[in-house]
Amino acid sequence: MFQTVEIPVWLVVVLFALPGVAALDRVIGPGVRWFFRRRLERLLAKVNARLERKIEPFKLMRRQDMVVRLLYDPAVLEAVAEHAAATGVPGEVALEEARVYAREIVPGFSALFYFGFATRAARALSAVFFRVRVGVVSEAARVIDPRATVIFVMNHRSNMDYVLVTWLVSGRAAISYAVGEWARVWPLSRLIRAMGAYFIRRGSHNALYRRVLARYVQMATAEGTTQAVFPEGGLSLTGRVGAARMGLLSYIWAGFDPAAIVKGGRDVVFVPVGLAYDRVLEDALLVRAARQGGRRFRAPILRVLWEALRIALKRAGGHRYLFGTAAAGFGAPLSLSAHQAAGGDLEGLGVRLMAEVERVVPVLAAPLVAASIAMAVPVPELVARLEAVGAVLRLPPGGLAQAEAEGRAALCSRGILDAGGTLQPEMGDLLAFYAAPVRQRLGEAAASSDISATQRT
Ligand SMILES: CCCCCCCCCCCCCCCC(=O)SCCNC(=O)CCNC(=O)[C@H](O)C(C)(C)COP(=O)(O)OP(=O)(O)OC[C@H]1O[C@@H](n2cnc3c(N)ncnc32)[C@H](O)[C@@H]1OP(=O)(O)O
Repeated sequence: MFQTVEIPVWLVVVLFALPGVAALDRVIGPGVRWFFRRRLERLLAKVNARLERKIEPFKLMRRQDMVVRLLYDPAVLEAVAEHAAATGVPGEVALEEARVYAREIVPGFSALFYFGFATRAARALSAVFFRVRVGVVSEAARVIDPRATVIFVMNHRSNMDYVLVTWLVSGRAAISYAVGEWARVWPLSRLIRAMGAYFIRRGSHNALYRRVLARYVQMATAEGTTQAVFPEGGLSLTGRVGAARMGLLSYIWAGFDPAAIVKGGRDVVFVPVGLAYDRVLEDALLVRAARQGGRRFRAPILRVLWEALRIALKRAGGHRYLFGTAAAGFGAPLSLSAHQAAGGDLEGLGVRLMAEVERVVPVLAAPLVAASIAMAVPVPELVARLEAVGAVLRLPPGGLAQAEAEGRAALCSRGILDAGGTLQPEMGDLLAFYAAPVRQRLGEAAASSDISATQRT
């Protein structure tokens, strides 16, 4: 009892430090937390004052609370019971499985991270690589019912898509993206969650998982969370806008009750967005995947951005816009209640949305020149044809000669044309890739191998 115990000095330090840390946590901890909470509240008030679509309380719920709310949703509990009965596992095991799915899906939005870092980084990154232009903004897109839930529906050309759109829309709303399983790697997954994005698994045939995902999407939509989806389900391998996969749209459709709008519920308004680039950062990967007909390649965002940054550093001679112009067109919004009231069905919704996305993809100089070469049609004639079908042209202001010169220069720097303007051997696929959106806008049908050629990212 009274013997002497010999212990190392470091242990003494630790033993004395622990109560000190605990006391500090008690005394200073609340103050520090209060300080950060006040900062966050002030930031939110500032951000909400300028946002057209305010950040809703649902988005700010603690991740843990949101997981619990999703897990104990009656439809999820019903699915848990069905899963237990179908597989023979005990109810608690099935519930635990649902908890894993809920934890995987639910985001952990941080306003501080989104507005303090992500939107600024998105802006800086976009400006290094591209001269960013807005192709067209439909008048109706400016006057959407402020209570409606807005869902941006976009074509997927590049990993720059969400960087670009996040920045372009940052003055109006914070967007929650549906992100494929490719990004579920630490630490990227944490950053993506902090941006308010939710994860989705593709090709899962697990009914329980599907129900949890469906309920999350329905809850977020009912609570007014502004979202963005790439209905094609991956990057376009051909350069064309592909058909919509119906999963997320079908969940939104199933959870929507137009009769609830008069009782304070929300309409859902889809805003089609068409994206176009003079240079797609992943072009070689996509064209190779299309050529091989495989779907195994991945274009992870970090690798793509690293590659782009490497090229940028190499060429950094003080000039910006290394990859020419990138542009986004915002099409006519489509109200889900109006679509249903007019007798439209789910399939029709997908078709209408993708047609509008295709219609507002801006025509840029490099794709224009690529199409002119691929179709053997002079640029002025091609422009006349595009104007005749109402295409949105986002060309340099100096006239067609300048547009043609810039387009050629972009194709030369990409190695598609040589200095004399001749198509380089082996570059036919890449030329076709850049020409594709213009040809599609002119109503040319896809080659049979092009149909629904999108690559999972
Ligand atoms: C530095 C600063 C940066 C700043 C920046 C910040 C932003 C930081 C965020 C990052 C952002 C990243 C963004 C990544 C971009 C992507 O990751 S794109 C790829 C992921 N996105 C998508 O795939 C979206 C579209 N896909 C879908 O909707 C898919 O359907 C799903 C939901 C993923 C499921 O796919 P699937 O497993 O292949 O299943 P699918 O055959 O489509 O069927 C699913 C369901 O739809 C139903 N369905 C299918 N067709 C129909 C039909 N015609 N009618 C009725 N029902 C139908 C099926 O019956 C099935 O129903 P359930 O069995 O679930 O009840």
